[in-house]
Amino acid sequence: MPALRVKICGTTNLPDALLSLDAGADAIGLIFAPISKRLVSVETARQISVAVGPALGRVGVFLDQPLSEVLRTAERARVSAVQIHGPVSSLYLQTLERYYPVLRVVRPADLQQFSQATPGHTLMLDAPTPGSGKALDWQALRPVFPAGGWLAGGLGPENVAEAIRALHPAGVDAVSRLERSPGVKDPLRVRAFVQAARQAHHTLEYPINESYPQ
Ligand SMILES: O=C(O)c1ccccc1N[C@@H]1O[C@H](COP(=O)(O)O)[C@@H](O)[C@H]1O
Repeated sequence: MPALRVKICGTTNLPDALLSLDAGADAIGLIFAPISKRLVSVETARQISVAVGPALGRVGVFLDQPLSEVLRTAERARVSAVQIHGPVSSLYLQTLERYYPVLRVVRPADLQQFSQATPGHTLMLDAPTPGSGKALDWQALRPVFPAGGWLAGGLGPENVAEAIRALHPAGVDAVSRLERSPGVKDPLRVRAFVQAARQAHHTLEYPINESYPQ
């Protein structure tokens, strides 16, 4: 079973990026969507990327933004991958995939339009309103969750293990439940989230046999 990827999104400052690195996350999210209360400037993002890359992945997050803006921002901010929300064309995705790994965010209701068979990008399930802290119905998603897909939406230290057991995602991503305030992380919650996710994934790989004498 491939290693679980853990992403801490909505990073707006260098101390929080270093916190995620130290906590053992694989990546941080740098949100460039203008509507976000966790919007980070390109210059700050670039400083973060220079400081923590390549040890920590940096995922540029975009919503309803032109391809030219995504490419320009991604390059200037030195991201290592991009996350795309909102309706985009196949050509938009195919062009992006020539330069970056792509996380394509989809809502459960739209899942049937996508096939994980589409090479070049990874699907991530999220709530209709990203960054809202609203969890998905993981049990209802079991029959349709894409192989190799990532999961977001209302994940935190208290529930990420249950979500991993239910859906066996290739990656998990969170922001709202890891913050003291929008764009400012709670160190204890970030560390607890990463630990809970890693432990749950490990237990999937190495189930504890209840009959085995402890
Ligand atoms: O968090 C935001 O403000 C945001 C804005 C625009 C696009 C994506 C955004 N965040 C993404 O939302 C999910 C999960 O959020 P939550 O944990 O449920 O609050 C995550 O993929 C973020 O990248």
